[in-house]
Amino acid sequence: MPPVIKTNTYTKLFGDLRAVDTVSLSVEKGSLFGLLGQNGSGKTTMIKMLTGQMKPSSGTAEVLDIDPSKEPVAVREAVGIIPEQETPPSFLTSVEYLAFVGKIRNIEGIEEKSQWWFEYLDFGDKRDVLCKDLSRGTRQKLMFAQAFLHSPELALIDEPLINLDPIMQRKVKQFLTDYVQSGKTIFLSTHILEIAEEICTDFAILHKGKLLHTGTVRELTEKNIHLDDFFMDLVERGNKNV
Ligand SMILES: Nc1ncnc2c1ncn2[C@@H]1O[C@H](COP(=O)(O)OP(=O)(O)OP(=O)(O)O)[C@@H](O)[C@H]1O
Repeated sequence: MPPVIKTNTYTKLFGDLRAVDTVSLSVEKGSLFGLLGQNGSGKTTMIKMLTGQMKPSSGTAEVLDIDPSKEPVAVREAVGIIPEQETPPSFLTSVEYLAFVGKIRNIEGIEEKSQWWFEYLDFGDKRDVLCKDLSRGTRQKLMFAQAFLHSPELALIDEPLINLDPIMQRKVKQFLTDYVQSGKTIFLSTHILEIAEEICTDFAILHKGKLLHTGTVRELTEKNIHLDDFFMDLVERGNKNV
């Protein structure tokens, strides 16, 4: 089966800065793939390029067989996206925002689907509140719901858990785990290594734009190595080599 995401020497330059530097990676269907890295390591830039929000300086990518730099709209239609730190439009209520996404994405039964999310993430009491008046965590719940409303084959989600309380984090982690078990794929960017270790099947470590490692979480567990120790070690060695 072809990979769901494949990049080949994917590179993004901002002036002299190599934000993403010749990254070649593959993401298999059914994986919960964690893109890990320190602040500024290039994770968000990767997601922006893979979702057609930004063109690479060089290199290629295929996302669900679509080249995001040539067909940015097609890729965004196909996938679910939670952009980093993005908030829903201030002038719509929660329920209006989900209806709006439903319209753009041509989703049938949007009322019931929205209701499912309000109940699942326990924010039905905020359905008629303007997004500008929602707490950060509730906005994040809403962004989470909009990304999965059309049950995409692939969701690219940038730090989706950061503002959620522990109970909601647990629910979201369970949702993501079940989602990939149903054969769909998640590409998750995070620097919270405990979460990655708990739910990811596969991971890649980016450091100053370069790919330092890709592998499975199971390989580490079998060797009794914690992901955070592995990460620190690799980044320390990466720093010495720069
Ligand atoms: N539009 C831009 N113009 C110039 N530099 C940029 C731009 N976007 C990102 N960068 C730089 O590219 C590098 C990678 O940024 P990116 O946001 O991809 O990192 P990140 O791994 O997502 O970081 P964080 O975990 O802090 O969100 C950083 O040095 C950042 O300052």
